[in-house]
Amino acid sequence: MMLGKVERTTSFMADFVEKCGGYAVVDGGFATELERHGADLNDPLWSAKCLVSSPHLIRRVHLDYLDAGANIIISGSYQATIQGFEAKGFSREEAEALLKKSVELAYEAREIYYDRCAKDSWDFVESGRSTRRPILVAASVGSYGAYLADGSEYSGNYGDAVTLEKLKDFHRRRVQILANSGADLIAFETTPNKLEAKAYAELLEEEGIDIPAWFSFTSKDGINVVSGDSILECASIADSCKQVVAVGINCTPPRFIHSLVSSIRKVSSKPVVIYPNSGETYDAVSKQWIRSNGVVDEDFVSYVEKWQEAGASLFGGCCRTTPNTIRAISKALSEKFSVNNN
Ligand SMILES: C[S+](C)CC[C@H](N)C(=O)O
Ligand SMILES: N[C@@H](CCS)C(=O)O
Ligand SMILES: [Zn+2]
Repeated sequence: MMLGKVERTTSFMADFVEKCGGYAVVDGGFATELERHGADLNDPLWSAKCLVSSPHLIRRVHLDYLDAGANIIISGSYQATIQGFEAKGFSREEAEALLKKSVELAYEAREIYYDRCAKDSWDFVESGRSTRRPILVAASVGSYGAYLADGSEYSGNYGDAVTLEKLKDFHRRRVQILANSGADLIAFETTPNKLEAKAYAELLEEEGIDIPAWFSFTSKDGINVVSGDSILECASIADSCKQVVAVGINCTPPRFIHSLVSSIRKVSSKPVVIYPNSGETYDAVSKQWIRSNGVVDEDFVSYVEKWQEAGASLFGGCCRTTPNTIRAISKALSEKFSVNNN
């Protein structure tokens, strides 16, 4: 029986996770990895600056995460907005082309990775046919707060002037472009409040966006999202949206993840995606990370197993995590799952 679009969307991520072996690995910090390679992100465009200045570096970071075992790579469009590019003097057409380019770079990295695997015969061979590791390209959409470039995605306080309609209008064209860019899904990331989650949900519906999406929130206490809105309410908004195929948490210190996964599971049976940051704190003025109790890769790994037991099924890292973090996550989960399957 042929499934309709809605049924296909509903099971899209659960099917993907199953195809990956029961869990999926998401990539790690993208912008901070560009920085580790020498990029200067002290700019209102933050990582989106590299779409203009160093696309080769973007491709390289995507490839490094694929080499580390990622099943999902997230494009460099987090802070790439038409409004942000226009403020820098780009035309509307140039801004739209840069958005598309963010997804194309991720696709190119995937092609290079697959070609390399085929040449090196690294792929798993089954019944005489090689099967390729399933890999999706997610188009990143950062919040309105990310565009403000003042760290507002970690407060979620946009003030009374920022209404639901304003947020929808702010995101509308970018979401349309990314939905038609060839990306496999849209990753709404580091979402700081329930108003923006509502704006995304209404936008997906109003614009008839027909690729899947995930909504991922950020928290600094393990109970609420950063604005103080309840994670239960935010996850419920995501759960009610038929285009949403996973709900989760990103760019949040690892120590808060477990309770957040449990809360999300209370209101949604959609796959849960988690990709915490290193536990360090971002200073939006200097655009630098302040060491607090950052989590080393080995610690991360011991947490991941608990998050999986709490009900998450997609795991990666956000700011200040690296390909080593992702390699460690991938190894820990593959060992856990191979023990369980024996
Ligand atoms: C997720 S935060 C570290 C992104 C950067 C922020 N929007 C800024 O421009 O300062
Ligand atoms: N995908 C983005 C999220 C920033 S919070 C990045 O990794 O740079
Ligand atoms: Zn982050």
